[in-house]
Amino acid sequence: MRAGVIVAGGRSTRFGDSDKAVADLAGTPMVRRVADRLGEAVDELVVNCREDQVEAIDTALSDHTLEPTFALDEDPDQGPMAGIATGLGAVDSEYAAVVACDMPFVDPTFVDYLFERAASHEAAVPRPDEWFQTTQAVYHADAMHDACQRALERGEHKIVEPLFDLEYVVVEREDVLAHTSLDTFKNLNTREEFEAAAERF
Ligand SMILES: Nc1nc2c(ncn2[C@@H]2O[C@H](COP(=O)(O)OP(=O)(O)OP(=O)(O)O)[C@@H](O)[C@H]2O)c(=O)[nH]1
Ligand SMILES: [Mg+2]
Repeated sequence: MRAGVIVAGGRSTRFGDSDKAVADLAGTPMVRRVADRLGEAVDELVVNCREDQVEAIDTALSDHTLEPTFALDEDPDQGPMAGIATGLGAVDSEYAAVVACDMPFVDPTFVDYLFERAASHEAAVPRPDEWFQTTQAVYHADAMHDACQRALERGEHKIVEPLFDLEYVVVEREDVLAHTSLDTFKNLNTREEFEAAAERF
């Protein structure tokens, strides 16, 4: 059993006065595109967001075959890493692929590969350039959940912080490019980025 966790609890400030998670992207809410693609690689889906987002996201995901469940931030606005912890705390599977709600080109075959790389480790995290792609990575759900909690208890909100408390595999650029293109990590933040991306569907 493999889980997918979609992290969607951000405020979309660069996007404007509406939630980018459910914003229309070439006729489909962005979070639905992520759920459909990630759903090809997993057996269960959990969406992390705030309470006030549930109605709109639930509508966007209606009739999804995996019947996504919600893991709500008790304490909102604590950053993506807190959202990852909340989402991972709600999965039934041993391993989970975490994907941000703003990565509509996420490649399910690459997610499959990340699950393979994570096996018998606590995480597989891509590093296609100088940055770790922690919001498109596979984690041992309990191990990462606990590492996030420990980081938050230290007052640390940086998204890479829990990694240094885990036994993790780095998926280097060469391995990324052997399995997918860098589009899988493309995240959309502004209206301009939405408009440019919409032309590609
Ligand atoms: N649960 C939770 N998720 C978050 C939080 N901040 C960001 N995220 C999520 O993390 C991912 C990447 O974050 P950003 O691209 O910065 O999204 P954002 O914060 O909504 O947008 P900006 O306000 O423009 O930074 C997205 O999937 C967000 O939904 C947070 O405080 N809590
Ligand atoms: Mg942000």
